[in-house]
Amino acid sequence: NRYLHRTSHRSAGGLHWEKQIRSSAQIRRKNGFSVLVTGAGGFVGTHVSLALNKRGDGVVGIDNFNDYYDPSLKKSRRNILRSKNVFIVEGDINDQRILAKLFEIVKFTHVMHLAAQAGVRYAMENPNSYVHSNIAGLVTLLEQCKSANPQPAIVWASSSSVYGLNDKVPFSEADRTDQPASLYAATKKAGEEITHTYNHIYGLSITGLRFFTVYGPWGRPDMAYFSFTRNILQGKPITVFRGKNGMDLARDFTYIDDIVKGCVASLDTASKSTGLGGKKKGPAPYRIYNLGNTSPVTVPVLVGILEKNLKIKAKKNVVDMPGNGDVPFTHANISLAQRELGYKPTMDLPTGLKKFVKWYLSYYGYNDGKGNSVNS
Ligand SMILES: NC(=O)c1ccc[n+]([C@@H]2O[C@H](COP(=O)([O-])OP(=O)(O)OC[C@H]3O[C@@H](n4cnc5c(N)ncnc54)[C@H](O)[C@@H]3O)[C@@H](O)[C@H]2O)c1
Ligand SMILES: O=C(O)[C@H]1O[C@H](OP(=O)(O)OP(=O)(O)OC[C@H]2O[C@@H](n3ccc(=O)[nH]c3=O)[C@H](O)[C@@H]2O)[C@H](O)[C@@H](O)[C@@H]1O
Repeated sequence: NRYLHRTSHRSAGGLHWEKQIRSSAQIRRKNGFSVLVTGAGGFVGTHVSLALNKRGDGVVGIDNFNDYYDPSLKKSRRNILRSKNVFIVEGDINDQRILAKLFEIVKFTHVMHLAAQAGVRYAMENPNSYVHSNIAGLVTLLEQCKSANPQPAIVWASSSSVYGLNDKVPFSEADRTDQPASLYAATKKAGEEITHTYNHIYGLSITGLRFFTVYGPWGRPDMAYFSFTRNILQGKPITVFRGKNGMDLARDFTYIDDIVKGCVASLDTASKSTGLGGKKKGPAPYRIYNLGNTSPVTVPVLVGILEKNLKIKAKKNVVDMPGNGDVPFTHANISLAQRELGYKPTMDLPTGLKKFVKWYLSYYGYNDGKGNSVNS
């Protein structure tokens, strides 16, 4: 099945990881939190898992380590987590047997659901991978959570892409989200509606977070800031999309550490509403928040910052935006998250990209393609 991607996960047959989870530190939670992080081998999942582990929460991950992008990067992230005694089960969130076993071993108080088929433009190439992970996988996970005792509070990643063709700026949670511009966006919007029904019928505590173009160390190779860096260092051209009437495209790029703070605050406030261990104090909340940076930057400016950090001029091909699901700009209104989560992003793009480039050079040890090493 092509849409399933190549995954390295072994069959759930022996559920060989059971002993490892039982004997590991993850379930010895210091403050009462046991969190299942789906997509823990991913960019955001790794950072969130590290943050939760650092403050003493119990963390167990699940990831299928698929090859949408280089799985060795996911494995390197896993090694970091492993060194902190955080274990990631290799498996698919569609595998009901694995989920049931995990919930049998650990009484999860929270699920941080980050596993998904990400990427906007790839949806035209491989649409079914979005249905598989973002819709079918989500429902399998919710079915498990619904019947778990105690029921965990769920915080999951929606996306700024749900605003689609909305042109009212900045984007507020109350704005319309019924005009998605990509199948990716449509599956995230579907996720918002699917989670609503699980809140409505089964009383699950649900928080959906609309992340705005997240970047930073250990990031995703398919994203522009990452692939531009790679190409610039290798002396290869980059393609810069341009909007209608020659307008530059812009994104509300948000640094990973700010996103992590928003995720952790969501987990903390979700449990306040449901009580530890899922004991409900009132009706289970259904919440949606924008997590953005509130200062959009154009793609050419992004390229300029990378050039400055890498000390190399990019070879740019500027082309009209193909009809591939991209939206011209994103811009978050974050007052709701500010008010209810205490969310306050602090990282500006030049400083955040400097940190990314520093990580990139240390991880890949790249030179400029002419044999000279590059220092940021
Ligand atoms: N990075 C961003 O800019 C951004 C913006 C908006 C929303 N999001 C959302 O945030 C979440 C995390 O994104 P990310 O950037 O860390 O992406 P990522 O691709 O690095 O992480 C997702 C992880 O989920 C795993 N996965 C995918 N399908 C799975 C399945 N069926 N079963 C088990 N594991 C599976 C992948 O192997 C991957 O490691 C995703 O839901 C994404 O859609 C990301
Ligand atoms: O905020 C979100 O919800 C989305 O953010 C990103 O999507 P995107 O903003 O498209 O991020 P990039 O792929 O890094 O693109 C950033 C900008 O660079 C442009 N771009 C991308 C690639 C390229 O080769 N050239 C180029 O000009 C894109 O059109 C876009 O304007 C993530 O990839 C999605 O998973 C996520 O859901």
